[in-house]
Amino acid sequence: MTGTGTGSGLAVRDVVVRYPGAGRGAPAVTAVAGVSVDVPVGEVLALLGPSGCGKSSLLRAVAGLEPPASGAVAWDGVDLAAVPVHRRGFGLVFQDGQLFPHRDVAGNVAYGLRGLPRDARAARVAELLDLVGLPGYDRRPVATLSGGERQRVALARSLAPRPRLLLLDEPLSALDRSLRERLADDLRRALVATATTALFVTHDQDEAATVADRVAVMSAGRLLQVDEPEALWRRPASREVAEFLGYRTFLGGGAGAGSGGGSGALAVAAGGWRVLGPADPEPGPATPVRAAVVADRRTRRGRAEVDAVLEPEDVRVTAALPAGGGAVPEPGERVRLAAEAGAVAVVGG
Ligand SMILES: Nc1ncnc2c1ncn2[C@@H]1O[C@H](COP(=O)(O)OP(=O)(O)OP(=O)(O)O)[C@@H](O)[C@H]1O
Repeated sequence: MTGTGTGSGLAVRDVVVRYPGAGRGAPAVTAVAGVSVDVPVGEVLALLGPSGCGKSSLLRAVAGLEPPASGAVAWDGVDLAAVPVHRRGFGLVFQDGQLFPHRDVAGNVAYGLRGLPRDARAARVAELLDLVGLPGYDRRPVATLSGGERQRVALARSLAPRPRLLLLDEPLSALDRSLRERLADDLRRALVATATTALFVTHDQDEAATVADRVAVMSAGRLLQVDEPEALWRRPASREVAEFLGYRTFLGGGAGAGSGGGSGALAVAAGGWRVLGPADPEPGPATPVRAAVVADRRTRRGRAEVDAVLEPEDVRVTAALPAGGGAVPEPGERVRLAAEAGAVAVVGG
């Protein structure tokens, strides 16, 4: 929780969003297939899911840009069906910022502050530019800004009128990875500092965990799980959620070699295995250990690793050699693998 507001915030109930089919007689597309979720005042909720799962459509329904085919969107218990976009008191930030090209930075940030006296407006613009890490940028033409700076200005502009809910649709996804990571941290800080309630759409798991208090995982128009990041990564509700979060190997919890992953299965993240050396201590009970037969070996980023087939699951995994090296096992050799404790989850636990 980032704030201390008193209202109940956003309530989404059984929302369905449909689009007409592309051609004559083409069936309608159901982008959101009955979603219910709450965003209490002061919370940042991430909507996380693969491309096309309906995240933007749900966000647009909340904004009032897309009328739901059925269901309801309410703020503090008041239904918003009859409230147009500009009367909802919500802010919007999109992937490409959509700055006004003919205004300078200050002119963009001040856009939503037209009712304020000049001095108060200037003070608020300076405060917001400080908040997003662009002090002194007031008079810069927006055409001279980098992609990251543009998104910072877009964030400052949307926060300036103190929206009761901020809707962010993939605001960082046009930026390169290292910039995205830095901006995700800064975005989190800005939302917390302003106690802003927010709904943040992303397809990036790490970004969701960095920015949000809770993460809602979406697939094919439905929510699969809503949880705090720690709980989500430690206890994904299903194999589908676990796979989306980056878990690759499923041990137990289902029928058939390698096809487990049902309730109670252990899931191990990609890159989560290491070869146990003879001198390594026996891992604790929460850490799966498996015998495996080496199938291949290689060096990645200067470190040796092997592909090995787990017994009895008969699934192939990649495992790193212990730091400091030693002999790299040959194909056909039997080894023991341990999953890193931080890379293991319990599915549906
Ligand atoms: N205006 C539209 N008309 C018809 N179909 C649409 C429209 N907008 C979205 N869709 C379809 O609805 C589904 C959900 O799209 P949506 O953009 O909500 O997903 P998303 O999870 O935000 O994806 P992305 O991350 O790629 O933006 C997709 O099948 C998409 O093709």
